[in-house]
Amino acid sequence: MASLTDMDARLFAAAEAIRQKAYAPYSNFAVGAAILADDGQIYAGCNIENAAYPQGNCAETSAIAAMIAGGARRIARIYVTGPGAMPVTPCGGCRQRIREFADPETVIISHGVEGDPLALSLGELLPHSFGPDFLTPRAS
Ligand SMILES: O=c1ccn([C@H]2C[C@H](O)[C@@H](CO)O2)c(=O)[nH]1
Ligand SMILES: [Zn+2]
Repeated sequence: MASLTDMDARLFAAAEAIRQKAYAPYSNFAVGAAILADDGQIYAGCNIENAAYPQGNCAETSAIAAMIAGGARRIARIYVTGPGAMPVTPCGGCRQRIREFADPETVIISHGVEGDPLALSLGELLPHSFGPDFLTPRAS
């Protein structure tokens, strides 16, 4: 398991601040995510649910959208916070979305705020993953 850094306190604060803005009237499960991007900026997002349930966005997806809109392209670290004591780990779809902009070594911190944070690498959360490198144009 990866260890926590001083930056993680800032990422936790950013994730918690935006979690208060989550729109989650159906699950009542408010989630915040904060990305440290390779430009040194923090980009945050919350979950946004919808009456047509499958159309909801996860917090991680919202944070990636903020990062791209802000002009950054790589995730250096990402922190996810949610209710309860169990670490709020990204769903499968978000692991793949994170994969697009991160490396297997990139650390993802999952935190149910009544419990302890859990720091894992993307490679641990999404082993043997498919990514953009598979689609690099080749000669054959
Ligand atoms: O890592 C996670 C897990 C869940 N959710 C959201 C999706 C849905 O709105 C609610 C309940 O699953 O929490 C996230 O945003 N991120
Ligand atoms: Zn998700």
